[in-house]
Amino acid sequence: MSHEFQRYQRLLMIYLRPQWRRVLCLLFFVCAGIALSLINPQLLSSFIDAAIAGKPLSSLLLLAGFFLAVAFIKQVTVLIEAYVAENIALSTTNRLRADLMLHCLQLDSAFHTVHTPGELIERVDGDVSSLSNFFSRFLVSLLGNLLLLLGVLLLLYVIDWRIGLALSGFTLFSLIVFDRLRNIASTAWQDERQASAELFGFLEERLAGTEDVRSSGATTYMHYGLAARSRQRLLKLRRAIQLNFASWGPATVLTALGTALALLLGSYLFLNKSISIGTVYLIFNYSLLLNTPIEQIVNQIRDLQQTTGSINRIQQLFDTTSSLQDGEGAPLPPGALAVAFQDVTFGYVEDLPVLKQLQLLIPAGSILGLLGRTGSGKSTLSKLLVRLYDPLQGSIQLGGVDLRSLKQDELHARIGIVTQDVHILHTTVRNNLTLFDPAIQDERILEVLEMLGLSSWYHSLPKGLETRLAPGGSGLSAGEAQLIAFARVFLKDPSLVILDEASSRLDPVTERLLEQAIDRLLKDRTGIIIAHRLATVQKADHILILEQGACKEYGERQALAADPASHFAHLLQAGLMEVLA
Ligand SMILES: Nc1ncnc2c1ncn2[C@@H]1O[C@H](COP(=O)(O)OP(=O)(O)OP(=O)(O)O)[C@@H](O)[C@H]1O
Repeated sequence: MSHEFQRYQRLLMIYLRPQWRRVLCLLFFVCAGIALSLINPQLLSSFIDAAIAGKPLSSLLLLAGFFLAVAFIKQVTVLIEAYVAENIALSTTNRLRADLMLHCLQLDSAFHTVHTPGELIERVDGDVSSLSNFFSRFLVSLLGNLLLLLGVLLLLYVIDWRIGLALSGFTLFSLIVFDRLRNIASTAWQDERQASAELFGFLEERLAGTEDVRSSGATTYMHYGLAARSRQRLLKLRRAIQLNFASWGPATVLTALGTALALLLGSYLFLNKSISIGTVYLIFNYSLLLNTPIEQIVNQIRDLQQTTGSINRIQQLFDTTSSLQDGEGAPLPPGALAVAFQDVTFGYVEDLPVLKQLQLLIPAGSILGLLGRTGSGKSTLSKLLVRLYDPLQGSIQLGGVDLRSLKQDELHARIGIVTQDVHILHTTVRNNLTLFDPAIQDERILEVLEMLGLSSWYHSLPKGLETRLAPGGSGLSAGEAQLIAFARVFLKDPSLVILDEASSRLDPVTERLLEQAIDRLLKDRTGIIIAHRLATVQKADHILILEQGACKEYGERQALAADPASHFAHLLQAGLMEVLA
């Protein structure tokens, strides 16, 4: 319980504190609304008594006029209150969304392998949206309604202490009952949010692969998957709503009991001639008014139950830390960077090593050709170099510095990588090429596009560099997308270039054009070329052949090629493509 309160408090402090001016403004309008709610029944009560006493029409009209004015001002305060509350809700939840998204982006690849993008969208957006009431209303509404409750009870004491006492006891009893029911559904709501995240995770993944799903005729299978997850969500939602009802049902019964009690006491006092008929109306009206804060407090608490599920899940996400901690920021030498793998063992899952005690040294400015059959661990090696994962054993050095000592930003700025899997962003061509680096000049971009033979593609763009590319690069051919990935590396000007089967999707003419561009790219830089093709490894100074994650052969390319006993010479004879594919 205290743990939960700490969570609420932490969130409110972080996100509501910067909004304190708006929160005060909201509180003011809530209090103004309460005061007006208390005044109006008084006016009506006076009106009834005045009418029965046969007061002149002018004083009745005056009372009626006051009543209307107060009712109108009350509506205006409700309007302003709703506006300010919405404003607070949007500002706080947007900030929380941004923080969560940044946090997710900083989590390691192991986390992202387990959690689908759809699931994360549901957490970053769905869970956070359900917190808007918590941020904008919870505290203010709770405080405001407590004030209203106290105000009504105080006025009832003023009318008659017996009425005040009876309705105070009744209010206390109601609040105790509701407090007992408070946590009844929070676990159920947490389960509902999880089921919802799983449903969205499933949807996102399947929609991303629509073409494959359709062409492979897997639509029915997907429907079943969707139906199963939707059903699961429905069951969880139904359970949560049923449990919620357990706290809602008693509220309705108690409301009716409160009104009955007030009417009974009012009639008794009226028959005793202790109070006027106007005051009976006032008591009846205040007893109804009493229901509003009790109901509101219950609503807020019920809402908190739903929100607790989201808060817990958001906190869990914040508590998840990346296993890859940023280094202290050791400096890297300028220019081309040497790469060293020392006894590196790595596996995605425990006890299943993908790389085994790998030793490797790539001198600064030289090029390594990396060969191996599918699944031998070539891409894994490049993933370790950009520190998507850390080795389980051994260490990797770049420019003589352990990767774990480097700042990740510095590491990523110094390595350029092109893979088969190019991610095109739904933004302008310029942003896609510069990856949002405003320091890169347009002239340089155009120069690179020209060098990569993308000039005619560029001239076909309706708005030049300002043209927005379709999501997922659907308006581009696979080859064009790959050339864009090359352009990104050129513009980044890295010290180590990794080309992972990079030219596999290009036609022979474009590939030849690219060969020259690659020569320029690799000049004065360290390079790792992962390839299945003979032509691409011709540039390498050294060759490493991987087999099941271990080094099968390593040596100078020319020496290995000249040695008929070497595996590399054998591959050359057989034609790399056929042997390795
Ligand atoms: N994210 C991952 N989680 C679990 N296992 C993985 C993951 N990525 C790769 N693997 C496994 O690691 C092994 C090496 O994969 P890797 O992608 O490094 O091979 P590769 O030599 O680059 O293959 P290819 O030539 O087909 O690209 C494979 O058995 C693969 O199934």
